Amino acid sequence: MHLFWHRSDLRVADNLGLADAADAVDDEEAVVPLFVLDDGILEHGSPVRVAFLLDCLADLRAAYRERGSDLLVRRGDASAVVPAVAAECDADRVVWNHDYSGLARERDEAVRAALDEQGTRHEQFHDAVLHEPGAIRTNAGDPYSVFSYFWKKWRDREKRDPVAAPDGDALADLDGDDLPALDTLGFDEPDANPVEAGQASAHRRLEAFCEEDIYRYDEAREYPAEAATSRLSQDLSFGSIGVRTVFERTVQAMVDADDEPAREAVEEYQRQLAFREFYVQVLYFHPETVTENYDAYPKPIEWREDDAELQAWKEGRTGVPIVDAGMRQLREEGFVHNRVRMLVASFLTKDLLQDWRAGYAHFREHLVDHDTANDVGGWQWAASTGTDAQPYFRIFNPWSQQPEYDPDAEYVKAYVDELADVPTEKIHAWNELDADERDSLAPDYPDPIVDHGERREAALAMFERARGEDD
Ligand SMILES: Cc1cc2nc3c(=O)[nH]c(=O)nc-3n(C[C@H](O)[C@H](O)[C@H](O)COP(=O)(O)OP(=O)(O)OC[C@H]3O[C@@H](n4cnc5c(N)ncnc54)[C@H](O)[C@@H]3O)c2cc1C
Repeated sequence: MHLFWHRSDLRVADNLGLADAADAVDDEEAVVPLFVLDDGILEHGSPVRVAFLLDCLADLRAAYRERGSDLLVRRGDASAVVPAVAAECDADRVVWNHDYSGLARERDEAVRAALDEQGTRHEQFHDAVLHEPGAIRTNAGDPYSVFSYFWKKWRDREKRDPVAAPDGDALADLDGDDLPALDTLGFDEPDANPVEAGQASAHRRLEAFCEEDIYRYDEAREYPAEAATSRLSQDLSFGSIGVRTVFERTVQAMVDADDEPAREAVEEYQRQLAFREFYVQVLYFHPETVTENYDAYPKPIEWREDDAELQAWKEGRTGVPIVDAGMRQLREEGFVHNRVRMLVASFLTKDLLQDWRAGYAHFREHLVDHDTANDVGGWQWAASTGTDAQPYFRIFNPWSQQPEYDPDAEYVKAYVDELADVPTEKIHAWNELDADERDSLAPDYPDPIVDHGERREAALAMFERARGEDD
């Protein structure tokens, strides 16, 4: 028997480790699929993500049942559970796909050690990315810290094709385990309503996107009300779709493109897939950046602490409509549009002058697509502390970004009910209206909690002190 341990790869097709395990079994053997609800990992979970995980597991189990097999679902410490299940089902080999965060790598090391001690063979595959960390390096052999150079090599390198789902013959005929209820894992029902989980839904999203929106992606992706992005982030995070499958479909879209602008739009999308892998390799080589600034300023950055302002940001009550819309989208859907993620992150770090780690913690709690590498990468970029970060003196002005990227305030009105009937030009000028006018237009919506111009100056001074420029 071969035991296949699922982690962030909750699918049967285009799963390199699973395909290898299925290929390796002979007529007498079969693959036993396992998922471990690991307490050490659940500790970092949140209601919306654990609920989504359970939905993905139900979907994965259904895929195995369709093939005459089932999914084992066990709870506990993976370094105890994996060897125990291997022994229980007489598996002489355990296979899984790499996960690249520091926490996952520590866990894998412990599982490998326990399997070695038991004398069970094991093998791991690079599955979650098209090019594993370290595969793409500078000419001097170092990992890249600048995305644009990484991207050129990533783009030009040959990619693997997706692999098929295993045949039912290669899978063990077994009785799977029931999935636990959310509350037995210690989580409340989430408030957010994310997109539907599972392999078929992920494929539908990919197909719908590649038929149309991919050809306008390079421009439309900036406008949150357009909803013109692929919405695959949670599927890539939980692995309900394989990245080779996504990439292959974009190659087909490139072939089907009518003209050069359409091909450029497809390439812009592929560039985002490379961004994801860039951040994976940053985290792989710098696991400490989950908590530490990547770019160490000579002096500490003197972030402010102000619980009331932090709370207003979290609740979407800053009085800056596009920021509030983003923070409310986060709570309602477990998702925020990328342009708005950049804006809310900039607002927290450069207008409220608060530590990016407070924002990261909140995103980690509420984003269904939370992915350590991308989340840390995004936050450190916005806070000007990361690789390839935006320079500290480039500070988003929400009052100009809002009319530029949400000209009809469609996105704002979709999430900020108090402003639903307020004329668009008043929403864009909310900071310039006098308090009485604001009160008459939307009595329940707050005045801006900060003056952007003043806070911008304070942010510049804060970064200059951290750079030692006031000495
Ligand atoms: C502060 C901040 C936090 C973020 N946290 C996360 C996170 O936890 N998980 C996450 O997947 N993305 C994160 N992102 C990146 C990005 O916002 C999301 O990937 C994107 O909005 C997801 O929507 P989509 O699937 O429609 O993306 P699309 O635009 O359709 O892009 C396709 C895929 O490419 C990848 N991608 C796109 N943009 C980026 C990017 N800027 N960086 C890295 N990968 C990217 C994602 O896997 C995405 O699903 C964050 C960005 C910021 C600024």
